[in-house]
Amino acid sequence: MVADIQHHEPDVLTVEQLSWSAAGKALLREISFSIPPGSMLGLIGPNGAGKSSLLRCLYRYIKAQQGRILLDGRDIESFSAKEFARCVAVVQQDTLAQMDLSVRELVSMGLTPHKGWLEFDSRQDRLKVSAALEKVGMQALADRTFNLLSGGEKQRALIARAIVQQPRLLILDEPTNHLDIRYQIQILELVRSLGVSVIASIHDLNLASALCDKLLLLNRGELVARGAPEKVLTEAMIADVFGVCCQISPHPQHGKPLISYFYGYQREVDHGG
Ligand SMILES: Nc1ncnc2c1ncn2[C@@H]1O[C@H](COP(=O)(O)OP(=O)(O)OP(=O)(O)O)[C@@H](O)[C@H]1O
Repeated sequence: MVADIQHHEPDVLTVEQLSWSAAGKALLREISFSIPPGSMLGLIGPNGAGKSSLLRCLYRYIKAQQGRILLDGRDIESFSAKEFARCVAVVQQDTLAQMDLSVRELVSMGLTPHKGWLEFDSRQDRLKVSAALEKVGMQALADRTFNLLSGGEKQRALIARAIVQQPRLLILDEPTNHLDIRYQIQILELVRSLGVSVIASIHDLNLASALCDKLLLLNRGELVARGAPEKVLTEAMIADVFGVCCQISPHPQHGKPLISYFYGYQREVDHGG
């Protein structure tokens, strides 16, 4: 019998048995998963589940006590800061106040890891920055001061910077926070279309269902489900992890799980439970 040969490209990111504790508490427990090239992974879970902490481990802001994280098969600990910045772009919720930079200057910073010491922006660089600004609908605001933008505009500028960076892996911590519904959809569709491997924490389960290839469901620091949205987003799982009753039906447009939530939780709170 001829073996079934599959051309399987190696995963861009592999996380093996990652555990992280802080203040004497185990906050991430034996997390393992991988991201294939070009795939978009949604990280979901209730408040305090450990989503941001897991992402922080991935972009080396914190170091897990146990386990390994491999980028293209190589331990992320072995990358120099500049090498790592060439490969991994991060869009965080609360980016430090970006001084008095204009949007264009902020987006140009995405080119830095690819440049030599004191190398100036070329015409081609400027075109890359303009193209990224256009992609996120920010060209009209290019000369505005970043700090004075609205939350959604800031978010879009940071995504433009990540686009310019041309990373292997794009890490987004609640990228849709602050965005109106049109931009929530548009930005995630844009990120998806880049062909880059992406991991994004997303609170809106319907958005995660519609736009992610696979989902990781974290609860109290543990990975309780992973796989295609159909597999992860079940009525039982949502009741169990989020404590919310819902009904799941196929979305009328794309057929992925569409969650309709049931209301009426105030009485439980009134009665202390
Ligand atoms: N440095 C730290 N020291 C102690 N506890 C921490 C630290 N960082 C995070 N935690 C705790 O770890 C838990 C997970 O936090 P994390 O921010 O990762 O959750 P999250 O899933 O991103 O939550 P949210 O959806 O509310 O943003 C929380 O209980 C948080 O208080």
